[in-house]
Amino acid sequence: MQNPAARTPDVIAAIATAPGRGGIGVVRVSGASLSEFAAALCGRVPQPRRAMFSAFVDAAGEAIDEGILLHFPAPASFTGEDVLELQGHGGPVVMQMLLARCLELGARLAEPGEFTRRAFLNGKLDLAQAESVADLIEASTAAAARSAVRSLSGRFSEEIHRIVDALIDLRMLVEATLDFPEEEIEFLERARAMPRLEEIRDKLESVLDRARQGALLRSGLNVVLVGEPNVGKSSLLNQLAGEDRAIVTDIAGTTRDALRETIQIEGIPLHIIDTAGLRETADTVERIGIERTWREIERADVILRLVDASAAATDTTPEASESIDARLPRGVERITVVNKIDLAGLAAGRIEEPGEPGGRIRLQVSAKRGTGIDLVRAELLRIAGWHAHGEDVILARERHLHALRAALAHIESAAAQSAALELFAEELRLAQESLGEITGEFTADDLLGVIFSRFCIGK
Ligand SMILES: Nc1nc2c(c(=O)[nH]1)N(C=O)[C@@H](CNc1ccc(C(=O)N[C@@H](CCC(=O)O)C(=O)O)cc1)CN2
Ligand SMILES: Nc1nc2c(ncn2[C@@H]2O[C@H](COP(=O)(O)OP(=O)(O)OP(=O)(O)O)[C@@H](O)[C@H]2O)c(=O)[nH]1
Ligand SMILES: [Mg+2]
Repeated sequence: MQNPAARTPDVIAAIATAPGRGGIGVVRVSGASLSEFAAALCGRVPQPRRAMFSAFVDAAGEAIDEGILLHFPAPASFTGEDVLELQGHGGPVVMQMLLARCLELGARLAEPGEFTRRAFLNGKLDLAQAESVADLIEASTAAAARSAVRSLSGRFSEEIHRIVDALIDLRMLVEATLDFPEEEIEFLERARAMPRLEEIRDKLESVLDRARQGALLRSGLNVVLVGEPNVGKSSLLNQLAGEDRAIVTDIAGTTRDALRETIQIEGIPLHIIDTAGLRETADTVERIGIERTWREIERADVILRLVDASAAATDTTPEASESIDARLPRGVERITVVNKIDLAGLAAGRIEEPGEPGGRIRLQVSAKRGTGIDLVRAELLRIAGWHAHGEDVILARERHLHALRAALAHIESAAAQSAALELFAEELRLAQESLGEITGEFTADDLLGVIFSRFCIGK
């Protein structure tokens, strides 16, 4: 990596608090040396890391706002550079004026994530920690937030470091022996190379499992409610959401547009999507709604296929119903929800139909009365594969899962290469490199660009 200081000499500024009105608003500035900057803004140089009440003045010496100024001299700051915080009144206009004043004093607007990027480049955070800053801000459930803050404090990175250390130890042993080919096999036994490799693999598998759970916690699942008009999709959405989100009537074709409602079950965000009932129709608006239903189906992780249990079913024929089923995508989890059991005299329950590969699940519920809804929740959790206990979950991103899987594949190749020490060593090296991508030891600049550009401005 290049010298970061040489690449980031300019002063950056941004409003760090959320847009809109608030009690307090913060403009954050980071750069090489900001004492003069502070003096120009406040008329005096603040003491390091001491809250100073002061007016923030414009070029003519007129107050723009009065507030608290904080100066964190480098390197003891969030970014590792000099940081100034202007804590003013949280109105959008006054914040813009403070920001404009900072630009006038020589700062430029920070790019999204640029403060955190500098913190990473200056070694304040590793890449996994930097990502967890954004994940914490974006967390949509308390469980996700807890997991993000654990990663921010370095727990995920520490686990990766421990595995990397074990790999390095093993590599050193192996490479020390490479010059003595006649001892190879004997060496592997003496050094207990295989049991060590297995230990590493076990640790990696555990991390990967918990990271998979975390990925679930991060982004959740798209659950799409699908069926003919009037089968009770909107009623089921309302039951799952616990409030009347969607319009329910006995008119077939009530729902026109797809409606998305995020709920959580045991901390897992589930995006429930209510859709327009599927049928042949001459109504233009309804037809567009049905096209949207199919688009939602393409993005589904789980399809809840609703059918009407009552004899007075829908105005679609069994053939039409079968043609819907035939069009549903294969690879996606699908559950049949038999609704309106109250009209059919059926009991709530879960029925596993044999025959089909994996078995097809049928849940009997009444969305109107709320019977069997807990079965739907339990089934969604089961499909999500949720089994972790809060504390151990790692709020991983797809990028992390990819690196963990790659590392695991190299460990497995190493295990298969025990007869050829050089290949064994090479696989260990590749595994280490994959893990290094997580913490940012081996990471290309363009990847950093992608990661930090997804942050919000001022972070
Ligand atoms: N007002 C304010 N609140 C904030 C932030 C901030 O920048 N400003 N943060 C921004 O995201 C978060 C806190 N993160 C921070 C991380 C490191 C340092 C810091 O000064 N680090 C120094 C000194 C460490 C110490 O004294 O122990 C360092 O790392 O050397 C400050 C804030 C959340 N709350
Ligand atoms: N008896 C009974 N009626 C139900 C049940 N679930 C839904 N209904 C009724 O069925 C009718 C249609 O329900 P909706 O939830 O609007 O059905 P939908 O599938 O969203 O219909 P569209 O939006 O037209 O596709 C309403 O009158 C509901 O009250 C149930 O479990 N039992
Ligand atoms: Mg509806």
